[in-house]
Parts: sequence; structure tokens; C-alpha cells
Amino acid sequence: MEIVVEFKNVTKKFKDFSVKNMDLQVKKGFVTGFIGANGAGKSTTIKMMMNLLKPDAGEVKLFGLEYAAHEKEIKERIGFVYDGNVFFEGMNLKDIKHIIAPAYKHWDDTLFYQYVEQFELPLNKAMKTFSKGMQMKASLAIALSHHAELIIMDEPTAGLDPIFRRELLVLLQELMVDDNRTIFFSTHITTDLDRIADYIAFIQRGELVFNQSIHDVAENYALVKGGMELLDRDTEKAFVHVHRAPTGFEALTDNIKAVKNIFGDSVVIEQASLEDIMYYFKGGIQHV
Ligand SMILES: Nc1ncnc2c1ncn2[C@@H]1O[C@H](COP(=O)(O)OP(=O)(O)OP(=O)(O)O)[C@@H](O)[C@H]1O
Repeated sequence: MEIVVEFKNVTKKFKDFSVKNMDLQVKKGFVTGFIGANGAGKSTTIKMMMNLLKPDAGEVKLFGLEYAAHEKEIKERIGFVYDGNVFFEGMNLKDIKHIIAPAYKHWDDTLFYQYVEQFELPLNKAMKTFSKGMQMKASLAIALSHHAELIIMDEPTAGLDPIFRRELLVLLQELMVDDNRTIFFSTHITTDLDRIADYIAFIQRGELVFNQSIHDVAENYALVKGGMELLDRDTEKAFVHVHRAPTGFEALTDNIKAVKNIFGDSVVIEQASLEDIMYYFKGGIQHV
């Protein structure tokens, strides 16, 4: 399988936070959803992907190329979609297009106007009058008009109303008809991912917990419920984290087979949502 983005042992240190030894591979032709709590390091990772931040150690490659020698070539092939305030506020979309288009070898004017029409974007209105959703669409129209192979989005659905979010997701799905296209986007709204993500990359306190197909995530993780008398030091090892309540425990496991072996029919095993997984991981990993 072709890899579009590769992080090898990447570390970035800030005063109170670091992305640590990150190994990440983003697969070509798929949508990868990047999830993690506030401050987990999603934006920091995306900035390194875009070469807006340089890692302190490790290697970042896009399309097998390093930024140091191939920045322009890499950027040609990426569409970075972010909301608001990145364009000059007072300018309209037409002016912005005039500035941006010459920067790209593969800029396609016809396609740009096609997306402007499809997204119902006004060409002559100042960008500052655009709603958040319109700004997102404008940014996406520009990314698509230079035939970006890789679309990177930092929280594209944040702050959008549910209808607009759904529209955007449908649109992204349509874009994936092109097998050569890859989408990587961060989000807090995990239910968005059920609709379109093929892979889920999960970051926690600057460390990548997993990067698995959505199918594998569903197969590997489960919620387990049972009576407190079942828990002891040994049996707890089957869980990522356990919540105790007077009426019983609820826990996340990453080893469903072990849970079945240990507890048999004495526990209830349910599918874990991405939100469950994030929530339980936040409680800390107990068996390392
Ligand atoms: N330039 C910087 N200097 C110092 N600390 C930084 C810098 N940029 C980010 N941080 C810190 O790194 C941590 C991770 O931030 P980051 O924006 O990557 O998280 P995030 O997962 O995108 O969070 P959110 O979901 O809230 O946007 C935060 O604690 C933040 O304060």
C-alpha cells in the first residue's frame, strides 16, 4: 500500500508539551481521521506535516520526499484546508484566486469556478462576511482547484452546524471517488468519522496510541460491564481503564479474546464508540 505521509520517530518539544517519538503512516486513497482530546497534539502534528513547524528530531516525508529538498514540489500536491482568517479579510474570493492561482503549476480555473458554483460561494463579497462554513468551502475550493492529491484539514467541521457538517462530509466522500486522493483531517466530532473515515489515528498526550482501520478499531476495542467481585489485580490487566461504581464496573478493553477467556459469560461485552475509546484512554493506561 502506498504511503503518502510518513513520520519516523518524530519529536517536537515545547516548554510544557511534546509530541513524542511519533511513527505515523497515512495511506494513499483513504480518509484518515485524526482524533485526540484538546491539547493532545493534533495541530502540532498537522503543522509538522505542512512544514509550518520543524520537528526537533525524526523524519517527516510526504510522497516519499523530504521538505528540506522538495518543499515546492510537496506543497504543489497538498491542499491545506483551514477555517477563517487565513485569507486577507477584506479581499474577495476572486482577488484571492488571482493571488493564489499563479503559485500552482496545476491550477485549474474551470474547476475553480465549478466549485464556486457548486458551493454557492460569492466571488465579489469580502471574505470577512463569509460564515465559518463558507470560509471552509472557499478554502476547500482552492485546495481542489490545484488538483491536490493530499487534502489536510485541521478540524474542518468544528463550529459548523449539523446540516452543513453533513454536507461537507458528503462532499468529501464524493471526492474520494478519485483513488489517487488522500484525506487526513483532525476532529473532535468522532461521529463524523463513522461516516467517512477508513482509518483512525488517535493521539493522546503527544503520543500516537494507534492508527488502525475503522474496522480493526471496532474489532479490537470493546466496553465490558460486570460486577465488582470480578475485578482483581490479575483480571484488571485485560483492561485499558476501569471505571468503578457501586453497581458494578465498566471498562475498556483492547483484548476482547482475553476478556472472554477470563470472564466468560459473567460480563456484558458491547461495542465501544470512538468517544468511549478516547474517554477511557484519558483515564490512563493501567497495564503498561
Ligand atoms: N508554539 C507553541 N509553544 C508552546 N506550546 C505550544 C505551542 N503550540 C502548541 N503548544 C502546546 O502544545 C499542546 C498541544 O497543542 P495542539 O494545538 O497541538 O493540540 P490539539 O490536539 O490540536 O488541541 P485542540 O484540539 O484543543 O486544538 C498544547 O498544550 C499547547 O499549549
